[in-house]
Amino acid sequence: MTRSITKKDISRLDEQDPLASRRGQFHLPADTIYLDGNSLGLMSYATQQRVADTTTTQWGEHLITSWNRHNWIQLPQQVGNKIGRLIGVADGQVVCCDSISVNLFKVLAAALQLQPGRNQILSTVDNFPTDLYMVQGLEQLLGASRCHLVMVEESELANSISEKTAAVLATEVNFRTGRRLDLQALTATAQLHGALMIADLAHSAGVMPVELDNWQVDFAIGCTYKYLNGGPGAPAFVYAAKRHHRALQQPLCGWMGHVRPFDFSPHYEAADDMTQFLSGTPPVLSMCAVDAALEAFDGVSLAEVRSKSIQLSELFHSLIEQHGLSNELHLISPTDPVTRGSQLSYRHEHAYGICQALIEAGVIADFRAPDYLRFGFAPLYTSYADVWDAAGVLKDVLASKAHLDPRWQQRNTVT
Ligand SMILES: Cc1ncc(COP(=O)(O)O)c(C=O)c1O
Ligand SMILES: Nc1c(O)cccc1C(=O)C[C@H](N)C(=O)O
Repeated sequence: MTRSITKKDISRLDEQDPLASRRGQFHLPADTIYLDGNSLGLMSYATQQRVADTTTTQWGEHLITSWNRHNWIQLPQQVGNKIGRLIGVADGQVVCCDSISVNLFKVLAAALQLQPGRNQILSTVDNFPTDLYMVQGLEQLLGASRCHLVMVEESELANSISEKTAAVLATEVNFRTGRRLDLQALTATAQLHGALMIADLAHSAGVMPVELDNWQVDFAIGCTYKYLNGGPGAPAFVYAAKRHHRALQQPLCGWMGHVRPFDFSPHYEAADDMTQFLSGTPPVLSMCAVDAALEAFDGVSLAEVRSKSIQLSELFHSLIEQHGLSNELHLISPTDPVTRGSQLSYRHEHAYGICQALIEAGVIADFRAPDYLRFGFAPLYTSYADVWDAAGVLKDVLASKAHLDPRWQQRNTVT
């Protein structure tokens, strides 16, 4: 029999954690254990400071001159390159702009244009819905002969790629189950059949090593509000491999993607680099927030982040077992940590009530319909003590039946 985990073990883990000092860079509300960084990351003090400075000094005092004086105009590329370094990409292949949804629309249209004679976008039934909806919207616009969505189970994805597939659209880490696909192998299989690979990195960027250049991924999109801590509604990012830049044509031709926007020409001429992916004016305040948030990654090894992420999630599940809760909470994430992202998902008939009771007791996790309870681990600020305490509160909630409170019969929209 393995020995029980003790509070002393937890203290030792926190003392030996090479990332422990990063936690101090973030604002954590008092009496809160936050296990929802896979939905919305914490605010860093650097971000708070930068937003204050950008509004007070740059916007407040320097007004429109800030586009040059503070280089607002270059923020999409500057922030894009910083994100690129976290996803294994050389400079000039990522820009920060718009939302995942909008960027995906651009990428899908560009990918289809690069694949004459192929109309199929192959994805998974359990992909995050917006990814599927964007393909469906494009299918309506272009007609099924130019764009046709085919959805399969994750386990069938690689086997379903064929000569008809224009692009495979896969989210590396499943938002519901936390299952992680082998993006490198999937890209190789897609390309063997002449298909392009489009990866959604929403649940990967900033929490595990990703090597888009090495893996030869064609396109990627991702958000900055989860593990990159850019803030609510912060702009997303889009990656296109350099080898595609010359032939690329994305359809949301806004003036910021023009080769010379300030010529104000009536004729669109696309920039021949990633700038083409910009459509309209960048949201400067949000983008400054992302830019500052990325400072928390300075000097951080993503291998170390991944290693801690695995240890945190393994610890959490061991504590669930130690507390005798695994008969009640059914783990639906893979048991092998290598094949999952940085979250654990459990099924429970009263998952919503448990989530609400946890929040009331100071532990923020989230609920996903119909009956999933998700716990996210953000190694830059989640401590081993957080995991220990959260598992203890979960045990108390279930023991006291706080989750059966009639108030939780009515579901809220978000958590
Ligand atoms: C995998 C995935 N893709 C996309 C989104 C959302 O995209 P958007 O930035 O357009 O809201 C999310 C979560 O919100 C997600 O988990
Ligand atoms: N983007 C979100 C939002 O604007 C509101 C509430 C939640 C979200 C999310 O990020 C959902 C998230 N992608 C998920 O994995 O469920």
